[in-house]
Amino acid sequence: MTLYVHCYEEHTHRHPFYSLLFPPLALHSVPPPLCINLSFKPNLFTSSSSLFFPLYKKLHNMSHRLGGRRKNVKKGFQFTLMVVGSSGTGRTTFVNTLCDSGVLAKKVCDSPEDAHIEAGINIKPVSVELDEDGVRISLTIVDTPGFGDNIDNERCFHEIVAYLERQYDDILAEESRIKRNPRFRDNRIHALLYFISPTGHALREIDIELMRRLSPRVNVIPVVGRADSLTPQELKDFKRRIMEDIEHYNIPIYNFPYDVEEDDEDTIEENSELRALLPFSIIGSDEEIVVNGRTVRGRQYPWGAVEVDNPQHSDFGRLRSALLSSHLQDLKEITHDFLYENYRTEKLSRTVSGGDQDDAAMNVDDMASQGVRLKEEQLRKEEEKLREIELKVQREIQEKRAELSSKEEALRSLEARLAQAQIADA
Ligand SMILES: Nc1nc2c(ncn2[C@@H]2O[C@H](COP(=O)(O)OP(=O)(O)OP(=O)(O)O)[C@@H](O)[C@H]2O)c(=O)[nH]1
Repeated sequence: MTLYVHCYEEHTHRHPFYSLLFPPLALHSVPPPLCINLSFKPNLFTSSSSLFFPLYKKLHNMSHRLGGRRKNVKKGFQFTLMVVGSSGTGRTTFVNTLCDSGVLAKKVCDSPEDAHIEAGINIKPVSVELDEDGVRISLTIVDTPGFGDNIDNERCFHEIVAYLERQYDDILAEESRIKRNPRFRDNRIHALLYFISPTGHALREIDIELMRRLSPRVNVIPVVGRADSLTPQELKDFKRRIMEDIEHYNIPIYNFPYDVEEDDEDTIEENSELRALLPFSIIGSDEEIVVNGRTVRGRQYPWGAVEVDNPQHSDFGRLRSALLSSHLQDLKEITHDFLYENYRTEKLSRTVSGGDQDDAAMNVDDMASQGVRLKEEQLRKEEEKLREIELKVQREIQEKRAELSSKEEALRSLEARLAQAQIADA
């Protein structure tokens, strides 16, 4: 039992959700609830040795992942980032600054005649290839223009959640196939950057609602867009109030999780530094300016300049390297091992009618064998059909043979008659 608990502790306890679900984090003494992941439930396995199966599976997955990581360095990494925020918070400029190219088109301003029309949200993925210190990254950006522009934004929430869940459903369907599609593309969102308007006050209701609804499905990282709109002191206070709100409302954002007992010192230091920067203050610009003889990406004002890549001015550089380098793998692993697993468990439990978690687990088991039975039935029917076709073809061949031999017989008698006629003529 202890073995079983430890085998998936690694990923579950480090996620911010864990601390919300199981305070006060008695991580090393109390086992986490077994209902987190139905596929790992011991009661699904009957023999005593099968209790080791989850451990084996986890170790296998881990070694597979480590092997995969080495392979990935050569092949490159695939990463999907969603950007959400009200219009004008600097999403488009951020994405173009991140990729150092015009990946997203700038919005053409609404004409006054159409300004009242609520266009709704438009979720659109764009792919771009990046080279990070020799490592190829296939980055997919999923932009969400139109979010927060309506009087009632309920539909926007629904559409984003539905999009996130659709990607999980695709994986779930792919996993249950007998024959996997080698060209299947995993489009799950690994991180969501939520752009908070630089109001200088605190979180608005829409911010709280969005982060609260999306955090169970995706790693949410809050950022303050257009951070140069605030003075350094205003920005510091604003960031503090945002984090107080996040804590107050128990929003499980991605907070660069670490474990003081298990992680090494470097990881702890790096993660706690990044955590202290939350929410990241972002300055975006697709223009280059000259500052003290240096050409840098930044924004020029009559009173001075702000530099995108200067850590004194903006957290852009730290966020970029966390997303595309240091924390890319962690974000992907949490997406797969925790967020997707939870979704999968919820979805399968929901599919089962009624019952508590234990019943649900049994039913999930039943469902699996029912699925196998259905497949067997289908195969049997297909075999029957094939046998029928074979018999039909054999019957047709026999008929043709009989027809052919009767025609041969007729031909022979015709030839005999011809020969007799020739003899008679002679
Ligand atoms: N001061 C400042 N302005 C910015 C920054 N980033 C973008 N802007 C400006 O803010 C305006 C809106 O920026 P966008 O990047 O288009 O914002 P968006 O969130 O994509 O908005 P929509 O395209 O309407 O959805 C533009 O005029 C940008 O030049 C920033 O970091 N600081």
